[in-house]
Amino acid sequence: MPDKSNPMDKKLKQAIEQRIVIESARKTQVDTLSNFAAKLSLSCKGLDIELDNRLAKFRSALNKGVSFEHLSPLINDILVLLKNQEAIQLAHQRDLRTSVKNAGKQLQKTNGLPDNTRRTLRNLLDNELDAVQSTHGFIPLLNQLITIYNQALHTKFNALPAEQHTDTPAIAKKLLELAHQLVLEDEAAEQIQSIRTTILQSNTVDDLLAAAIEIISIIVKNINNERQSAQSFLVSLNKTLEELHHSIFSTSKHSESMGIEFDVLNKRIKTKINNLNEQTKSTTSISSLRKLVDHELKSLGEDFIAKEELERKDRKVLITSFDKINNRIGSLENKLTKYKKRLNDQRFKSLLDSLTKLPNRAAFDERYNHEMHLFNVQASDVTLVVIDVDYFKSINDRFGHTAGDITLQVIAKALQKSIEKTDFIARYGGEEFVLLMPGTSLEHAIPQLEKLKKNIKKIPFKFKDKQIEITVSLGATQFKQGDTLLKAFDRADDALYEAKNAGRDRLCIRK
Ligand SMILES: Nc1nc2c(ncn2[C@@H]2O[C@H](COP(=O)(O)OP(=O)(O)OP(=O)(O)O)[C@@H](O)[C@H]2O)c(=O)[nH]1
Repeated sequence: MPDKSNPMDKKLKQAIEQRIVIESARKTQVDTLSNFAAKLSLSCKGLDIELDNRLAKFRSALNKGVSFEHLSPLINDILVLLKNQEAIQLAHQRDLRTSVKNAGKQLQKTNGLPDNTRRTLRNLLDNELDAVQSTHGFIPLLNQLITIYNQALHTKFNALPAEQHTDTPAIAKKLLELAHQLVLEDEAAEQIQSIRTTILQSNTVDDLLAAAIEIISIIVKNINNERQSAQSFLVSLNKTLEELHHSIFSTSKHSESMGIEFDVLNKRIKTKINNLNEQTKSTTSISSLRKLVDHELKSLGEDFIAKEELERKDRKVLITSFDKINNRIGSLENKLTKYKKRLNDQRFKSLLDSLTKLPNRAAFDERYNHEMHLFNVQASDVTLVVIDVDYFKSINDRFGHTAGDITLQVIAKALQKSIEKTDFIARYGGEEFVLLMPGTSLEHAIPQLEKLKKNIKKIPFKFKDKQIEITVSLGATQFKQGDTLLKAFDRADDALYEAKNAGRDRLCIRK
């Protein structure tokens, strides 16, 4: 059926349909544009707050279907901001290139990098770096660089001296302390000294483990020696006592048998004299009397000689036996003296710090106890001082542990020289010393301590051709009524803490 509708209506209908098509096309375009703008703005997000704001406005305007005329100023603003961003990005890129290049060059100087890694690094710096066009392009390069850095750190770590390893200083320190504390003599002392040197120079955990095992074996050997020496002394003592017992027993047995022989002889002599008496009475002629006397005297003479011989033998046996006993006792006494000396030496040595030769903490504890006891009995003045070397760690770090050890020895000597005869100084541990000043009040101690502090500061230390000034901080207190060992020490320690906090190289006191 033909279309009977009005041509105007028709045109209108067509126009409406076209309009719908255009509208929908525009909507699709706007949607695509909004999507694109949203994506773009999200990828730029975070670069610049201002840009973020403009892009957010732009997205919302697009969504609302704002006309192009209204969008135009927004777009212009965004363009200006984007241009700024571009300049900023370029500057960043330049900076990034320079720092990557510098870091890489620094890395090239590291010793011990594997050849492969070194080649990769050279290629990265000479070619790949120049080819990078965007900031994002740096990311894979930076990744590579970080990997190489890791390898370099690993290599470097393994090559570091043991005391600088992050997980080895504690072991090395413990070992050194242990080696310090070992009180051994002669050969063992030399062995320990050489192990100490090994520890100081070692750069691997393996070296430290080997040193630890050596130290343990020396300790075990020395314990065995000590035990053997004690055992040999006891065995010798036992043997001497046995011999003594045996000698006394055999001497008394001998004396017993000698006694019987003497008795027999004496009886014989007595009988003979009696006989002689009786016979003399009954004899009638001189000649028979002479005969009788001759005979009996001869027989008596023989008996006397036998008696004399018996006595001589007896004396000889006794003298030999006493000589033997004497010798035994003499050698036992010798052993006893040596053993006593050994024990005394051990005790003396175990109270001495092997590095500084000052009394050690054990010796200090003993003396401190004694002084506190005296104070509680007679309440005289006693000043207690804790002295700590300032920034000592940096001496070790800059000049090595051996330089640190020497520093401690020199300081110990200077401290010893700076105190009175009646004072008592000890190495408390590490770089800390303690001083007891019996009979000195805190007030009187102050000028002495200030002088001591100056004496240390004046020592002309020189390491690696560098003149170094070393200072100490001091905390002092005086014993007071009601003090315990801990209370007094804590007060001195608090004063030291205050001296450290106030800048070091000073004396602080706590009353
Ligand atoms: N060479 C050597 N160093 C030791 C010895 N005993 C302890 N040390 C070191 O002494 C250092 C003490 O360092 P810290 O306790 O940090 O004190 P410091 O560096 O002196 O700093 P302040 O006390 O705060 O002034 C540590 O590095 C120890 O390893 C030793 O017998 N010989």
